[in-house]
Amino acid sequence: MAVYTDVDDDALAQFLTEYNLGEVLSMKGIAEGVENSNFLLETTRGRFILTLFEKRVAEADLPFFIGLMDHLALAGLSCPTPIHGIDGRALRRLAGRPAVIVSFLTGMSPRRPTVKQCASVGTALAGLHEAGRGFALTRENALSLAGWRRLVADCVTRADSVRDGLGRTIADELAFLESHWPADLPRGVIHADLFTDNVFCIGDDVSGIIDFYFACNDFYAYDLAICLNAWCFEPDGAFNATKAMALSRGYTAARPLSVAEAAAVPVLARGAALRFLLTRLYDWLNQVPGALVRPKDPIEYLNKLRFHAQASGPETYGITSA
Ligand SMILES: Nc1ncnc2c1ncn2[C@@H]1O[C@H](COP(=O)(O)OP(=O)(O)OP(=O)(O)O)[C@@H](O)[C@H]1O
Ligand SMILES: N[C@@H](CCO)C(=O)O
Repeated sequence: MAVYTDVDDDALAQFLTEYNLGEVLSMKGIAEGVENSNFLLETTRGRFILTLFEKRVAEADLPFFIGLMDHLALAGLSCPTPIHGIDGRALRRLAGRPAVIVSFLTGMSPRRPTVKQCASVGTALAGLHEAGRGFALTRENALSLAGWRRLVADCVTRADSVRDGLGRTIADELAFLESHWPADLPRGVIHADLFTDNVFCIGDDVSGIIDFYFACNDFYAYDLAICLNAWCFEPDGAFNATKAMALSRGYTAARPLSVAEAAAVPVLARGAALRFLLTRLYDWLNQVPGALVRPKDPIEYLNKLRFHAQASGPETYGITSA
């Protein structure tokens, strides 16, 4: 369960005196998620999500994440809106951690997305990219090439304890990506973690997007590559070309890709697979005692990486340029 930090009733009551949210009716830890401690908070004014930021979130980045949610919500994206306190601040501290309260969104995360939901998430991703334009703050992607290099250095000697030969594979892959990563593509604010558990759907349509705590400035097409990884493989590991085509077409109908972006998708998909392989591997090798979080399977992303390494070109993903 993703509750690393407990909050006692007195501390919560004191914290809520800083807001206009009425009286607390209940607060429950939320099992989903692996990064932060999340609570469902019910007050006489409604439902909210209370998040306490944990290990991988740098406090210096929080104004970017919170400002971004304010910006996107104002631009019409269905995403959590930070609740500002009586003093106007949305970010404060609780139980020794930085903390924020955001609005509650309705909808269900798809367990196994349908083709139509893939199309809808493609369109929603393009909408997010458009809505992010004009946001004043910037944040470099800490989990791009330089970040991968650091993770490889941390994990490579122990990687073979998870799978024979894994250390060699990731070192080779990093070398390949360092020499093939695009130098320049259209860029702006990206979500960078748009997995199914960060998307709410009602029926076939995306109803909301959550969890902006990896958002950063990077190539738009890299965000598309992350989604292709997260949405278009079946539980048995098979790539679903129909879902990929639906997702890509949903995206490009709203934001066409340039020739260079389209051509880069296979290598971006490889990079996205390595990124999640490495963070999962790091978590697998460095489990937090007592956190009650089950680390995610790194090998799932090794298999996706192998798929992308064999891809014949952007058409594998149903991608055509403008
Ligand atoms: N604004 C919201 N409205 C409704 N439910 C929410 C909201 N924010 C978070 N949740 C619920 O809390 C869960 C965990 O949230 P979130 O994904 O932000 O956590 P996390 O620890 O950052 O997870 P991860 O990075 O692993 O996806 C979600 O799966 C969802 O069930
Ligand atoms: N979505 C990530 C975890 C949170 O970043 C993964 O599945 O590895």
